Amino acid sequence: MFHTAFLDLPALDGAAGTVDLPGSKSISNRVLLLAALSEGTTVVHDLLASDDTRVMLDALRQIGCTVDEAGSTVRITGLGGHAPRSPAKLFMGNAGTAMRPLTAALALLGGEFELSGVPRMHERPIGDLVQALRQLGCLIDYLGNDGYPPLRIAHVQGVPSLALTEPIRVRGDVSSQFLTALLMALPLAAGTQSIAVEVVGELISRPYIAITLQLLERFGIVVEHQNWQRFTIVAGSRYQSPGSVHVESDASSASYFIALGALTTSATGQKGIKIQGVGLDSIQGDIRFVEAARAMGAVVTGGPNWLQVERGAWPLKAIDLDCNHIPDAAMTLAVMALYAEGTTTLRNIASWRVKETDRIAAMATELRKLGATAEEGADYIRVTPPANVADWKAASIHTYDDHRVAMCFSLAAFNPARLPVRIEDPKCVAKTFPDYFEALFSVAQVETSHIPVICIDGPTASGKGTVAAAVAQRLGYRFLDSGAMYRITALAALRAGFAIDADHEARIATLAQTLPVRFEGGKVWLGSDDVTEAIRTEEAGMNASRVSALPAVRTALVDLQHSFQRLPGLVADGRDMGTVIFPGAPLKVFLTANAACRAERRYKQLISKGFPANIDDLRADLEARDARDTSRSVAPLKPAQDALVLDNSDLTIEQAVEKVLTWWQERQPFAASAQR
Ligand SMILES: O=C(O)C1=C[C@@H](OP(=O)(O)O)[C@@H](O)[C@H](O)C1
Ligand SMILES: C=C(OP(=O)(O)O)C(=O)O
Repeated sequence: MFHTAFLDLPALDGAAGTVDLPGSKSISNRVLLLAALSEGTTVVHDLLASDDTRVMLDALRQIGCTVDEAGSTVRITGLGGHAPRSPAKLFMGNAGTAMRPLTAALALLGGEFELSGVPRMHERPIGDLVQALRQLGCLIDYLGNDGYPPLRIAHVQGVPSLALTEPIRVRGDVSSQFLTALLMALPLAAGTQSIAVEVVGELISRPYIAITLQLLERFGIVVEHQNWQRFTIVAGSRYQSPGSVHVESDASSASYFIALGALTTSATGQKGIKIQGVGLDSIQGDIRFVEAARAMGAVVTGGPNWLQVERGAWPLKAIDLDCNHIPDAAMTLAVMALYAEGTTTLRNIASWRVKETDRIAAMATELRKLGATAEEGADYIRVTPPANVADWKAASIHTYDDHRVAMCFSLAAFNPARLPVRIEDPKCVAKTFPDYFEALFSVAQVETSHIPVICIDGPTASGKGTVAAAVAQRLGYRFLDSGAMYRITALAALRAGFAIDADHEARIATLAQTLPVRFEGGKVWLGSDDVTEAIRTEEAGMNASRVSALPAVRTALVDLQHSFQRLPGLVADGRDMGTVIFPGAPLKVFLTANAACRAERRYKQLISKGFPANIDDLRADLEARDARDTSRSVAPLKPAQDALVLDNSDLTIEQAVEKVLTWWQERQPFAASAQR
């Protein structure tokens, strides 16, 4: 996941390949709650791991369920008729699928609970659900504003006697989650009598009710319904764990990759995007996004657990669609509309206004930033793409802590004007798809020379490694510590059983070309081994110098270093990054500091690690090394012609990092104010 303030996506050329998508949020949170209410243990396979499921799992533990997590398999032992542990304060984040159903379930289980969430959750309505529960006789207080979380369920003395003879009336036109919540909770009270629920007003997002009914059935509960208006939970209902449940991949998350397949072609001749984990027979309503994508021109085929998407009509065809049945995936259509001929209208989406943010306003605002014309109404959005290629603008997309805004606007990186797109606060995707951008990069294609590289070269102990790593971290870019390459190669060669000599030169070179090296979190990784310490020994230094004398290895390492230039970008630190390895880099920094200052830094570093050191000797060594480095005939240490020199003798690390970031920012087409 990218924890950076923003993530810059360079203009992307195409996409092809296969993606495995994470589990469905709607299925995951329903299954977790149903398992918690059941008797017995449920093993849930392929559960979504994200913020929304995290808050549900934490809450279930707090109320006394046993939850064992092993990767994506989670075992839950339900309450099975026992009272939940109470009192408890439960934090629901911004998960509607946790907040609403848990409120109803806890009200019917008895006990004292406070349910709260992030500030936006406290602006998302729950009044219709609370009103329905109060109708039954439940005691629920608002702790903030009437009609909104946080709230308190005050069943200290157990569940009060409930008024179950009359149908329970609940509004269906604000969120279907109120009805889902009642349908999941009421079986707890339907032991001896049937319970009816009547929907008042139009029922929106109806396919989500279908998911609820399907999953209830898996847990032994039969709900009959008349025309989706009146629902009856049959008397004698009792939650029974099905033993194990498999969660299919998220159909709403699939929408971004279906769109990607519809938008892009591949330079390598590979055809389209294959999505694994969800297929045309999905129980999730958002699978009907496929129909909308097809209407816009996508060619989609699929089987039970997979989808294959290729570009068909191009440009895409504009559509005019009632999107009430696919409220989440429909946001993706608004961005696909940028690539359509004509104006696309998405209707009947009033619920967008009470989700993670006011999504109609957010989408319209951000689409306009890209140069599109967007018109919004109370329950619709109308999008006309930029008239000409030259009308596209490089935009910094504000994401409003809304995962779907972040994910769908990433698709703007395929714009014909070849402009980069900045996604602010990319970590908001954690709500349902923490590794979204990694998944996107795994299939996105871009000519290597278009992937940004920042080179930070400089003499020894100038602080370039620290500064470069920090810059990479701030931008979410990859990091290459080229100075460590020979050490790592030597270590890998010895581990592979090769002596470091001319006889093994070819084999070491082959090995070097594809070394699985990563620099992450201040550590150096060789495959899954942390070799940070192992490459810093004196012996490793000597081996590195022997390996560097082998010309074929030097050549192989150039290829290896080039291979670090991958999405979303690279910060490379070394001595010849800007001059030799990445001569086309758009920003080259030559980081220096005077010898006295560098000697002092090295001295402090050594002393802090418990090594003896003498500052005068260190300084003399550094000066001698500088003289050697700058005068040697092969790749002498010197700033690239177009490098910016940064003397950081009098700067803190943070100041040096800021300086480099400012230079980088000045080269971006986004507004300067958008940097943080
Ligand atoms: O029940 C569910 O799992 C959901 C229902 C929908 O909400 P509304 O019913 O509020 O439209 C949807 O937007 C949400 O992401 C998940
Ligand atoms: C509306 C959404 O979430 P929630 O489940 O919190 O309602 C969503 O995921 O788009």
